[in-house]
Amino acid sequence: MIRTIGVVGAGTMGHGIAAAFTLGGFDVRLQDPSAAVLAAAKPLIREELDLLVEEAYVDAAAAAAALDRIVPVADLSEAVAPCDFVVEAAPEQLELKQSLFAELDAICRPDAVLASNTSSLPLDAITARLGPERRRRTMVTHWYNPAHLMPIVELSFFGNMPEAVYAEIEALHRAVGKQTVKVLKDVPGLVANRIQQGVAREVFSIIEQGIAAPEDVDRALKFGPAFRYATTGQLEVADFGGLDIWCVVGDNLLAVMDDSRRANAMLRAKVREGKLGLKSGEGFFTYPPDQVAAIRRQFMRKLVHQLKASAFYA
Ligand SMILES: NC(=O)c1ccc[n+]([C@@H]2O[C@H](COP(=O)([O-])OP(=O)(O)OC[C@H]3O[C@@H](n4cnc5c(N)ncnc54)[C@H](O)[C@@H]3O)[C@@H](O)[C@H]2O)c1
Repeated sequence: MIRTIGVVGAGTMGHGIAAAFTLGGFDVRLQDPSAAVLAAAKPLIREELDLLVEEAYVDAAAAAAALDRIVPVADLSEAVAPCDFVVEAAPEQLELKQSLFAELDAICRPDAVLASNTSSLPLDAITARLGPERRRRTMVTHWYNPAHLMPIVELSFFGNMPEAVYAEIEALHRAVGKQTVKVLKDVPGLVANRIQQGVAREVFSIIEQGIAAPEDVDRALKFGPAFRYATTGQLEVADFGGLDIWCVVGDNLLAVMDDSRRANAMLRAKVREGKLGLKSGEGFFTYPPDQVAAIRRQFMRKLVHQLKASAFYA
């Protein structure tokens, strides 16, 4: 039975994953080799939990108890040895993850399950140095940012793991309020990121061609397809509209839409110019430095509202 969870790497994803598990009632041991990152993690989580309290999504006592359940630990062995489940959210470098998994294998109990939050590395490669028994208890658990608010976690079921082990990890993520997606093949991007890149490719192309202004393109997405997608998936939408219609419209539109196999050239040009979005003050829109914190908070606040609404349609 899973009670204690180790989160290795306390950066963007790790601190959010820790917040999600502790909010679900689990004891969390959070590790990072950077003393500065580790020291900043709990204050950051406190700030994020405060917003949930402010929005009446979590009550103040539950948020305080959740914060108390997170134990930051600098030493890897000390952090993960007592854990039943360990999720790694360290940088996306194969060599680093391979060594880390070898270390985790040596430290963790044989019955512990080890997971990687990798966005793009094959599980087989990450676990290359592990023996067959441990490989039966390793997987990808892919969260979305911000991890404590985005309800999706994609879980690998690539054929290396018995169904019972998968079922236990699936139940764990569902117990903390996540919607799980069982991914059967180890393909880059798993499911959700592939869908997202398909949309992004066309959106960038529409901007590049000057078909509509950035505000209008985002409005078309938010109040058009994405508005419906939050409640009704693409396959349901296709079924509801009629597959015959989707066939005809697909033939007409796909012939003229972007089919490039690389990131958009205009996007690349913006990156060259240092226009990286919110973090640099300009991307498709501009962000005055004195407003950046408020914009980030508003982004999270909207997600809390979506979470509340999703209780109805999930
Ligand atoms: N950022 C995202 O939106 C996102 C989404 C899904 C998945 N991911 C994946 O999650 C993982 C972490 O990404 P992130 O955005 O949180 O990165 P990040 O750079 O914000 O955090 C990584 C943390 O790992 C720490 N670290 C470095 N070496 C380590 C080691 N040997 N052991 C443990 N920790 C170590 C760093 O100090 C840092 O705090 C990556 O595999 C990434 O691809 C990221």
